[in-house]
Amino acid sequence: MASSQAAFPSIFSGSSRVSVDSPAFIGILPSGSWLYTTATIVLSLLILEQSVYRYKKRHLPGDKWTIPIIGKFADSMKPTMEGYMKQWDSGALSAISVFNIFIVMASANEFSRKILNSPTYAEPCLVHSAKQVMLAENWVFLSGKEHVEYRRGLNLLFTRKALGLYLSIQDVITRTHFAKWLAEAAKDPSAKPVMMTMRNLNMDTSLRVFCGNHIPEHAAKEISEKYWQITTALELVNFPLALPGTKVYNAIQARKVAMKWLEFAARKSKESVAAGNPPECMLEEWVTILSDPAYKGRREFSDFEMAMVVFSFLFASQDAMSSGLIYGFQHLADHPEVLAKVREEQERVRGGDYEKPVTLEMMDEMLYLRAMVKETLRVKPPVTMVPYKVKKAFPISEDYTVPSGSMVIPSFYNSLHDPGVFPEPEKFLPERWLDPDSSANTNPRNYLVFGSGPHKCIGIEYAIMNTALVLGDAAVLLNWEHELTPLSDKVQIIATLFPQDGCKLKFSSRRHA
Ligand code: HEM
Repeated sequence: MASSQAAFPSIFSGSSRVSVDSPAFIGILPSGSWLYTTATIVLSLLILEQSVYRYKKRHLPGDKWTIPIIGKFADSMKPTMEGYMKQWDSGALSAISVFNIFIVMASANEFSRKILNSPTYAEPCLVHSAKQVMLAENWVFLSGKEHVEYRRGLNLLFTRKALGLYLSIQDVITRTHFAKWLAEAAKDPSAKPVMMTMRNLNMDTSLRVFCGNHIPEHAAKEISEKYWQITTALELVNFPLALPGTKVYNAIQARKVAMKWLEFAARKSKESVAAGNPPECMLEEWVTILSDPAYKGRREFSDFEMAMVVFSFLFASQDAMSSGLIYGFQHLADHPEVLAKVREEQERVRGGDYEKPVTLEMMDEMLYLRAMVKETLRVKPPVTMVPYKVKKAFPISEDYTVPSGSMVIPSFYNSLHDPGVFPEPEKFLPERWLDPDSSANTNPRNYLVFGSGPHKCIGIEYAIMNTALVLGDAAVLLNWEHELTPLSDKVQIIATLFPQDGCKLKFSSRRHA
């Protein structure tokens, strides 16, 4: 039997290429004009494409027909919250197709959690460009036992002892940036979008926490500026070839710059620890742990391997942390009653001394601030979904099995805005986290801000601590006014969520008597 195979372009991670067999009758068409034959083949393929889509979709909500070849490509180029919400609200599971990749969107908590906790059936595949940008050999692409073991070693970088070390660095960097913001505001006091302001603060903090002073000032600036190229390449769909001028090509160049300096920092960290110095950053903490003869997980990590780990942390955190910070400032400005309570707590815990470095013990006492951070991340979760790839037919519900090779995308938004768990879900109410018996606290499974299962965010405590520290420092050291625009409450999606107007703030010093 004659059979020809047509492979449509793969848009995600290279490994989910969908192949469809053309029907055998194409090979035995009666002789006719070339045009007639071509038209028949094309028509057959288009009919087949629709049949495959409908066969996979079965009873799931979603378009009855998919747009030939490209499917919902246009929508995925310019994603909007409204578009996603429409999709999520169409059903607990719903179907779409983009470039013949069959995608199942999960909006219900039960299904989102099931995907994240079923490593036998599904594994993260991130966006199409992730492997090109992060390098395919990066640990985050490991799966199963190998992933669990590698990650166990990295958990040591987020112990309470390590977090204490990072906190002091974060405090210093935050105050330095505030001083710069105030100096700029003194020159021009008008409100300005803080998108880049927050991204720069966050990148500077990350680089100093991860690499200490092993990265010179000019290199930190270069990495921070170039990192935007990486963010803009994180679209669900990219041009498949990383040709010069494409977003992915630019992102790869940016990664090369960052990796060069991260490798340098790894080498310097090894030298510093070998010279007997106590750890002053994450890389040095890691080298110190590895050189302890009592440490059971000892193994060699090359400079390059360490740099890749640090790069994975930058990659996973830069956009999410910046989004969290921007919405933190915006929520506090728009809810003066909450800001007043944050200030009252800060003043109490700091005992009126605003120069005193913040310690972990002080952070432990800032319960209202922590509740506020949890709430801002709930109302505007920086990461609303994570694409996973189905490794083998996945019986996700009693009446539906996701076909192997498809993509499943657990969404977090509906879980975080479930009115049964978070009454008045759109409202910013930190108080809902203060009562241990509240439905928010008794349903921790709904709090999917950081995912769930084996790939759950490794930096949760670090992320909450840094967001809290920046907002706590800001509450006592700064005043800020939010210039509301018609776009302030509208969301734009650039890898993570941001206010469409970039959040226009006007900073001034909060002088203490
Ligand atoms: C507000 C800030 C952050 C948010 C909202 C966030 C959210 C997430 C989410 C949703 C995932 C995927 C979880 C899953 O698939 O179940 C993830 C994974 C990850 N995050 Fe975060 N994250 C944040 C900050 C950070 C920070 C600060 C770091 C590191 C310092 C970090 C490192 C990682 C890594 C390495 C992974 C992949 C883990 C794995 O595959 O084992 N994240 N994060």
